[in-house]
Parts: sequence; structure tokens; C-alpha cells
Amino acid sequence: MTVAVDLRGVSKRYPGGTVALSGVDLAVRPGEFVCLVGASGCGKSTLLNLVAGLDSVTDGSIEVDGGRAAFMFQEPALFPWLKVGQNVEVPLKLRGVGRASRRARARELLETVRLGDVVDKRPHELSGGMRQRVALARTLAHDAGVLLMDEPFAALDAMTRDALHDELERVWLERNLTVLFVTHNVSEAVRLGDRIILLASRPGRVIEEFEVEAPRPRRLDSPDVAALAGRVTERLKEEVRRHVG
Ligand SMILES: Nc1ncnc2c1ncn2[C@@H]1O[C@H](COP(=O)(O)OP(=O)(O)OP(=O)(O)O)[C@@H](O)[C@H]1O
Repeated sequence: MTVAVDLRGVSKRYPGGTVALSGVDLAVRPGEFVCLVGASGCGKSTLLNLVAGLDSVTDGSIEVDGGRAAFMFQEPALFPWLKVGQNVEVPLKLRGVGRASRRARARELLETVRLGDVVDKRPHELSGGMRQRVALARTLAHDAGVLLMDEPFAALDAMTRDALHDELERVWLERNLTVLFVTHNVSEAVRLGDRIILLASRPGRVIEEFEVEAPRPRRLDSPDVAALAGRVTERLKEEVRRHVG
């Protein structure tokens, strides 16, 4: 398969009649980092949920290389009564991995996100940024080649978010992952994405794509990033005005 995630003519109508997506075609290449941006309510989360298999399409088809994807949300959603290492072990336990290998693997994944020294702590002892890194390690424990991320850094302060961008970019490159990343933050999309997909609402559909050519690693405040973020934002505003007007 030369496509990691393949959406063809995907439409989603919710019971009650809202058409959240209409005729969405999107082919994500293996190893590609694709960011989805668009105004509130344009169907970004719906699209990720469909790719994750949490909900089913009304029309069209979705194929995911390897058959499944791992999901990471805005809230880390760690189990507070479990230690950090045990939280990362959860997906491994569900797959029936034995105790000793589970432990070793959880530690290795925590080391990947530079948290090898907090294996035995509880989530409440960590900062928000650290908790989100634990959530990333737990997502990696699913061993899926495709990562779906729904505004994973939206609740973090700017400096922590910056550090997490570096962290995610490193892990993505090291592990050759394919990422589909939803964000409201256009600069974040330009900082991280190989490609930005702009969605419009009512019904949600793809209206434009932007290739991000700036070399990595990018800085949020670099002129290249700011220039493209400006273009994407302009296009987004046009679309919002079209709806209001
Ligand atoms: N379970 C549901 N039942 C009915 N309508 C829904 C459901 N989930 C989402 N919708 C509607 O579908 C549309 C798309 O919602 P979705 O959450 O996918 O958008 P979004 O782009 O992720 O929004 P935001 O950026 O605000 O998170 C919205 O009009 C929303 O009200």
C-alpha cells in the first residue's frame, strides 16, 4: 500500500440531520505529517473519529494501513490510580503482552519521551506537559503506524507546547510514523505539517491544501513559518466571512 490513510468520498450525516462531512477525499502518504485546520464545527474531530473507527461513514470508504490507528486527545486521560509506567502498559496489557515485557517496553517508551525517571510516579505528581508526554508514550504503545491527534497540545502553555512540538517531531521521524493532526492553531500546523488541509464547514469538506516547504526543524517565529501561516489564516478568514456574510 502506498497510502497510509485513504479517504474516498467520505460523508458523515449524524442522526438528526447534521451533515458533518461531505465528499472528503484525502490520501495520506506513509510517513507523512498532515495537519487538518478549519473553523470550529467543520468536522475535524468527526474525520479523526471515522479514521479511528470510533464511528462509521454514511458514504464513501476509509482505509488505514495496518488496519488500525492510535488516538491521542487534548486531555491526557491517564488513570490517576495507576503509576505512570502502568498507564503506558495499558495498551500492552490489553493485547496480552506478558508482565515483564510490558514493564520493559513501558520504560523504553517513557525513555523515548524523556521521562524514564518518572515510571513510578502518579500522574498528579507531573506537570501538564509531562502528562501529555506520558499520553504520547501510551499512544505509541499501541504500535500503530498511524497516529491520530486531536488538538493534543491545545491546553498547554506556549513554552511547553514548543517543547512538545520538538518532542513529537523527533519521535515521528525516529519511528517513521504517519500523523494526522487536528489543530485550531495555524502556526502549529505550519510548524509541524508536511501538508496542511483546510476544511470548510456546513458541510465539512476540503477546500484547499498547502505544502509546507520550509526546512525542519522549523521555529514558530521564523519568517517562513509566519508567511505561510499568514496565507492559511487569510484563506480561513475568507471562508468564515463567506458564512457570516
Ligand atoms: N455525535 C454527534 N451528533 C450530532 N451532531 C454532531 C455530533 N458530533 C458532531 N456533530 C456536529 O457535526 C459538526 C462537526 O463537528 P466536529 O466536532 O467534527 O467539528 P470540529 O471541526 O472538530 O469542531 P471544533 O473545532 O469546534 O472541535 C458540528 O456541526 C457538530 O455540531
